[in-house]
Amino acid sequence: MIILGLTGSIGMGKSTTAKMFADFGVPVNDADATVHELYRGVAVPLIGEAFPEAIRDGVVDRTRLAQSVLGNGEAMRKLEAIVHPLVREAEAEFVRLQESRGAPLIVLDIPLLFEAGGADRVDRIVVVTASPEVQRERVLKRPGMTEQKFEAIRAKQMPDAEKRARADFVIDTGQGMEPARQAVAAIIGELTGHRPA
Ligand SMILES: CC(C)(COP(=O)(O)OP(=O)(O)OC[C@H]1O[C@@H](n2cnc3c(N)ncnc32)[C@H](O)[C@@H]1O)[C@@H](O)C(=O)NCCC(=O)NCCS
Ligand SMILES: Nc1ncnc2c1ncn2[C@@H]1O[C@H](COP(=O)(O)OP(=O)(O)OP(=O)(O)O)[C@@H](O)[C@H]1O
Repeated sequence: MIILGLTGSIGMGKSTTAKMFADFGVPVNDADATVHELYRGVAVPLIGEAFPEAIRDGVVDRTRLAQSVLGNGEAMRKLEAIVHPLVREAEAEFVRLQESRGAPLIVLDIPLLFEAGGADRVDRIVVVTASPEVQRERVLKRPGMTEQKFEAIRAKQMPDAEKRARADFVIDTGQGMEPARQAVAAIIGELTGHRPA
């Protein structure tokens, strides 16, 4: 089984590209979706202990949590120390399940693949990219996003050029959906010997 890591900076098109792999039948594990799930369940008491102000109605309120950690290095490290081991556990379970099913190729969608040392857990790496202008425009369109929040997140992430330099495959999502889908199909073809139509 080949484990393909999928990553890219904020707004570069990870989720959209992950869905393309899934639509071609490749099993995908989404680390960000795991975090969303954790914040509604298992992680609530742990986050509540470290960041009581971030708990609302028994779940983690992401907007409040972001206010506590973005731009505050020590708080962010504390949060990551709680969340990342749980994310890795869920991911390892997914890998074991797919291995037992005999999947030839799986995708691990990991936003912080390089930043959090995930590169060691995958065989090959896809980096999604787009121009800085496209990235900025996409991100600032999101509800609740501010220039300040965008900059705080970007400052924490490895520069796009560095990510591209470390990738086995680069997909430019600034060219539209169809070119990206073709790039995904080509990667599946190269890794499995069967290029989907
Ligand atoms: C800071 C939080 C509360 C902000 O939540 P919010 O819903 O507002 O934004 P969202 O999660 O969609 O993140 C927006 C962007 O920030 C990036 N980002 C998230 N966490 C981090 C981080 N620890 N370091 C750098 N970038 C990050 C994401 O990759 C994404 O591109 C949330 O991202 C969080 O809990 N992060 C810590 C867990 C984590 O590291 N998750 C990402 C990898 S699994
Ligand atoms: N190939 C593409 N062609 C056109 N638009 C795209 C393409 N890929 C992504 N987009 C658009 O870019 C925006 C961001 O994409 P997406 O949510 O997949 O990014 P992301 O990398 O998962 O973001 P984040 O890291 O912030 O979670 C979306 O509005 C999406 O529709």
